[in-house]
Amino acid sequence: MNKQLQWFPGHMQKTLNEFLSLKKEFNLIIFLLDSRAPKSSFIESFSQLLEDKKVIICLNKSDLTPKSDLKKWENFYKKNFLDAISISLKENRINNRRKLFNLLEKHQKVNGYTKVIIIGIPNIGKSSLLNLLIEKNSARVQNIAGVTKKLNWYQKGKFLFLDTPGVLVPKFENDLQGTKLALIGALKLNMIPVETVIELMFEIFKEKKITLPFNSFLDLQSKIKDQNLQNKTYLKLIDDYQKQKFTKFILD
Ligand SMILES: Nc1nc2c(ncn2[C@@H]2O[C@H](COP(=O)(O)OP(=O)(O)OP(=O)(O)O)[C@@H](O)[C@H]2O)c(=O)[nH]1
Repeated sequence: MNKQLQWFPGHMQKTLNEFLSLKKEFNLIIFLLDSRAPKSSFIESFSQLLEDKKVIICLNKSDLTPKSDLKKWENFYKKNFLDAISISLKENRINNRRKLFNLLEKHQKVNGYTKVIIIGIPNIGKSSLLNLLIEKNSARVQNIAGVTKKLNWYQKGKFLFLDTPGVLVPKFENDLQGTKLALIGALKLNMIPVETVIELMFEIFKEKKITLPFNSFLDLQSKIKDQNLQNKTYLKLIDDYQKQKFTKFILD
């Protein structure tokens, strides 16, 4: 891989700056990570948002990850942040909701409302989590003292949850991280050349001893000469990964 991929145009920095300007509005951050890529979905450029804040790391999509790996990453993040938890928003939703509220209550403010923001890369489950926490029919909060009205807040007990004010697109540090983010669906495939994703996908799968329908990237290219068909095959392989057609494993 000789070409260094970088994709973080100015307007993405602008969104990050908008989030940074909101920092004083919330007390607690739920930073959602994808448990299939627990390291790569932690975006360094979001760190400025976390500074001086209480942060709960939430490893989502645990239903797609081997249980043995989850504990390891939970412990890793517990050492570095206020707390960490792994959840699924697809399976055992009621249990997961209870687990989350127990954790939130452990870290809530003694007096007044605890204002919570959920952040994370695209497609990680932010809306699903917000919906689970507030339950669908919760009304938008209009008039609570100390709460900026221009933002969308939802109340549940002593918590106020902020509806994410924009899309934080991840800035990736290297091709491997970018590829993993594309594989889990956090980066659109027009942001990163699909051949790069596939080439690295073959490398990762080989290292993890996961069998693909072709022995290697070169094998695929030698068997499928037509460029259109090649492209379709690349997209199909990525789709198969996202639809869990392969054994569960952690990408990082
Ligand atoms: N398997 C699985 N899928 C999940 C889980 N949580 C969310 N999803 C799926 O992930 C996709 C994205 O979920 P959203 O809640 O829309 O994610 P988001 O972070 O709000 O997405 P953006 O609006 O793109 O930033 C949806 O198809 C969800 O059904 C989970 O725990 N397990």
